[in-house]
Amino acid sequence: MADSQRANDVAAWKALATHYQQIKDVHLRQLFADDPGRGERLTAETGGIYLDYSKNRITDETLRLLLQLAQERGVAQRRDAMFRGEKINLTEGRAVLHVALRAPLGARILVDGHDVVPDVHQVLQAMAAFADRVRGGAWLGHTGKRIRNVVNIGIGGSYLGPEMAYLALRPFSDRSMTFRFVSNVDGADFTEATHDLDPGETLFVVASKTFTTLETMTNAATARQWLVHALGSDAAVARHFVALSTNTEAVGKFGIDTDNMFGFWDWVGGRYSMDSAIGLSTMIAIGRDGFRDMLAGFRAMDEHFLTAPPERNLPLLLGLLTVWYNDFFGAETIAVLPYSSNMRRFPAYLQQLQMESNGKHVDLQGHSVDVQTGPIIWGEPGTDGQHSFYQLLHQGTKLVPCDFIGFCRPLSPVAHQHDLLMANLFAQAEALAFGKTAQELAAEGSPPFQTPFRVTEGNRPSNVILADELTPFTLGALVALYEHSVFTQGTIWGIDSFDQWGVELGKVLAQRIIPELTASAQPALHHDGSTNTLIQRFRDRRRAR
Ligand SMILES: O=P(O)(O)OC[C@H]1O[C@](O)(CO)[C@@H](O)[C@@H]1O
Repeated sequence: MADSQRANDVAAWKALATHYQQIKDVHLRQLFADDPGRGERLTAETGGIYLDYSKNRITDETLRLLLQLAQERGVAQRRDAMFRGEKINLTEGRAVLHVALRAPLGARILVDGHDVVPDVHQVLQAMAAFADRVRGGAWLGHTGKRIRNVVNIGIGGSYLGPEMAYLALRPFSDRSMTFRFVSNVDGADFTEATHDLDPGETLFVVASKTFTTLETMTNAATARQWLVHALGSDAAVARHFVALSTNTEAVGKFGIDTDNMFGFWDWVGGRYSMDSAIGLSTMIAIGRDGFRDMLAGFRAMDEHFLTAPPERNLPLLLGLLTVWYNDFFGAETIAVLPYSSNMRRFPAYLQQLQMESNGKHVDLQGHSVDVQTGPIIWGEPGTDGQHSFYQLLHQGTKLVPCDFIGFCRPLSPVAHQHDLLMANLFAQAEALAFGKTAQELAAEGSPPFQTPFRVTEGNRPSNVILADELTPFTLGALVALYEHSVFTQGTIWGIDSFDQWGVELGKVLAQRIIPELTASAQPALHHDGSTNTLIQRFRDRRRAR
């Protein structure tokens, strides 16, 4: 990719714009009628993850042009640069090496001439030794009780991955232990997470890359007070707090013994960190072997992304399809619909991964982009979503491409319900694609006055990701699939998918407003008229009952 070239300057983008005009009114019914083999052909598979992308509004020509776009935008070169440890996060001058977190011992990845792989494995070993002690009852609390509760305190990437993974992998976790997650600075979050816990049996895992994040530091201080008050001694902190961070100094200042700190590095982005030390709660839940399997899943997808031919490369295809709808069809959102109750936080996890990475308005040269960048990600598990928002997916006026995610084998012992669950997934993808016409309805005896309301146009695209079983390995592979899809999109758009400057302004303004809310004397308010009035109303009424 020529450095200054813009996404829509390259030949493939222009060809796709023309091609879109030819294909935009072609129905998926037609595409399947013309090409009955596409349901088998437009698929790709690796490590037990099967992607059926045949229900997309594409032809072989679309695919050819999308793959050409990837080539012209230098996706493979940038991918290789990322895996080599080059500083592709330009605005922060950092390498982007979440792939090093799952590199096998013996691999060599250099950052500023230093091989980071042994460091990764050293931390993994320390995490495993600690997880063993907690799980085995060798790590005791201050009063000599065994740890039975683990509370992860963190937000954003220091929370969404751990909570999502814990819920996803519940069948593999130690069910005698309780795991909770506190993220919100709303005190209710802490209260709800701890109200029924015995402090003597509770371990707080304070997860923060920077160890400066307002929400996490506030909740950690509250946790500390709660614990010290209950156990009657500051000395209890050493047995009940561990830290996951890159900031040793701040961890020490907080009063956590830095021997009980598990580190990582600035080349791990927060939203790419669930397989770093940030995964300690996951490792305590599923054990060192489960965590190792999860890393193996990540690694399998990394290797696939690196080596699979473009036309069979799952993350590349998923990323290119996202660009296709986002930039050519003008679709603003993507619905992520896991048919798995255990995967219920996966859409929230992907929101940060995708939207914090690709919600950018300037390119790598600092110029305003003139194409649409990251889509809005949302979703809920099926079948729940079907009884909520699917009406709009089927008959609304907006195009919402969907990612359905399902598993061939259930892990729940209530296995007989799994066929019902999966029947719904297949049915929804089918209904979205093919719909039901007025003629079909009439033939079925629909009363004529109802027919227009009952017509479902179809031609609504989806991917179906069908994995064998929701194991740690599968989860790792699925997360890596989306990580590399996000990377692919960001490279096509020419943006920095690894910074997050947009979240800073709100943080700065909140710091200014905090004393205006807490001051007992009336502060002078110098905001806009709306903000001043809101602050004043809050001050006047917060103590009123
Ligand atoms: O792990 P930390 O440093 O507490 O940051 C938490 C989250 O805050 C953010 O910086 C956004 O505010 C995310 O990128 C990050 O995952």
